[in-house]
Amino acid sequence: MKILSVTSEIFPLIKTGGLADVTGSLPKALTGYNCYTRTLVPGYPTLFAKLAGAQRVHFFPDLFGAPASLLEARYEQLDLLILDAPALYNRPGGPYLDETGRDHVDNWKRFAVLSYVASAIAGGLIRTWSPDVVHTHDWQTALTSVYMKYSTNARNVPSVLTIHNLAFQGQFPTSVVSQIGLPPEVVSLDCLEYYGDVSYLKGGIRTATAITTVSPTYAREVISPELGMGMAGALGSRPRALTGIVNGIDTEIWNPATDAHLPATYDHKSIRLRSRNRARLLETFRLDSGPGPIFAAVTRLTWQKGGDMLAEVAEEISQLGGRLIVLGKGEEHIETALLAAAGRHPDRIGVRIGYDEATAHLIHGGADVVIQPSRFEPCGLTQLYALRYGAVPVVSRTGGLSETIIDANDAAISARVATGFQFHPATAENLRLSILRAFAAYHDPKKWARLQNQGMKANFSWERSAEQYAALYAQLIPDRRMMPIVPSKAAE
Ligand SMILES: Nc1ncnc2c1ncn2[C@@H]1O[C@H](COP(=O)(O)OP(=O)(O)O[C@H]2O[C@H](CO)[C@@H](O)[C@H](O)[C@H]2O)[C@@H](O)[C@H]1O
Repeated sequence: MKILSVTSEIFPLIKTGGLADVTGSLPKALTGYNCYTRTLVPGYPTLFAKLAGAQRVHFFPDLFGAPASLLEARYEQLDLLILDAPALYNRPGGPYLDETGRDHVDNWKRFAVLSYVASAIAGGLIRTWSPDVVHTHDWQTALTSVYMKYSTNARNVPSVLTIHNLAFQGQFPTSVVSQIGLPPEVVSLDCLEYYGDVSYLKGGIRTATAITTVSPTYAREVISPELGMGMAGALGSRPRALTGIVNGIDTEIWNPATDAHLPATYDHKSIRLRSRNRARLLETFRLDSGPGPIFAAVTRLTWQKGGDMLAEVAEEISQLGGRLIVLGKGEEHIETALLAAAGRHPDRIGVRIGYDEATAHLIHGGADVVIQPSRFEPCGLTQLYALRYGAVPVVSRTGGLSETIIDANDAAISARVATGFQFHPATAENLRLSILRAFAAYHDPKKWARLQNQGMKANFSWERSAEQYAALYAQLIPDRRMMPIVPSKAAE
């Protein structure tokens, strides 16, 4: 099967969060199920800085007001189509924010054009290659299926929309519609109209052939009033189209046995070698090197991720003889609170405001506990990286966190299945209680070793989930429906 994946970010070329991890690793896993993916991404300057030898496959003399090219290139195992539209993407800042941290003012256009080009590819723009299925991700590419629906050269290609985070909805005034080549009737309740505005995500929810979320639990949560974020009705109206497929992780990139970012590589049999990473981690954050567990978080510092709760428990972790390390950036008041805590206990609390892939790996390879107190979490990847690296996760029981971590209650410990600590609901007080449980377990070396060992043995590679995506794609293509999904040689 030929899949066109459409995304605003892809690891290792451009990443702001978990979306890039998924779009960068799923295509590799899918090859094991006879699915061959080409990924359409915007031509950001950071992307071109890493790529060489891109070839033009199509030229648009006037793509919504400016010339643009569609290029193709390979990067490691990724087969890329790049929309080189300098008027939209060649500028300072990140994929979504300008240099001052504000949304690019024309995001409504930047991602509409990307989606338009994806629909054109689905319609046969590239003569030598047309997809059997189009797979879009989040609001930035959700308009693709809207364009496909209203396109004159549609080939009836089925589409899958994956929702990685319902909180980001691509909401703009209705006036943008006349400027992005869509007919006025899309501003209706059964398409883009959303509380007097338009929402690109809602357009995708209404028009994609299938919708997935990144865990089965989140698929149930998004149709509830609490976590539906205003989309519960739209999603609830398509119950047969909506499923959840839990994310996998790239086990080559996140492998403690080969990770070049670690001073000492290890596996579950040589876990004692972690102590060298622990020492390097404490040194990096200039923390006191005495005994006691290291708690850590690698996260966006936002309300969703419970960044404020980290600041609330920092003092107590330090008083109980632990260390707290936080790597992240986000809301200013959370950054300020964490930095203030670090200022009061510079030898016990280390905070780095920023984004740094190498330090993220070192944290997973050296910390004892990884905390993720999310108020909602569609899937979550850091807890999966933590498991693989022998750091014990402390997580709130929501979304993907609830189904990927098994709480260390007495029964689960004796059954040798426990992998971490869960709390519910996500409050600072409940987080504090879980941290006390983690301290107690840490001081029981046998129990701790068992938790680490069980976590490291848990399998969150992509295989099972890639198979589910492949089965979903096949189900959407009429003449493939009856064919079994068998792993190809590459997966064996
Ligand atoms: N300061 C920093 N420095 C270095 N690395 C950092 C970092 N801050 C975050 N990261 C990295 O960014 C990624 C974050 O992924 P998550 O899945 O935890 O959350 P995110 O909310 O971005 O993703 C959304 O999409 C993903 C993918 O579907 C879902 O798992 C998730 O629930 C959903 O919210 C991880 O790879 C993490 O290591």
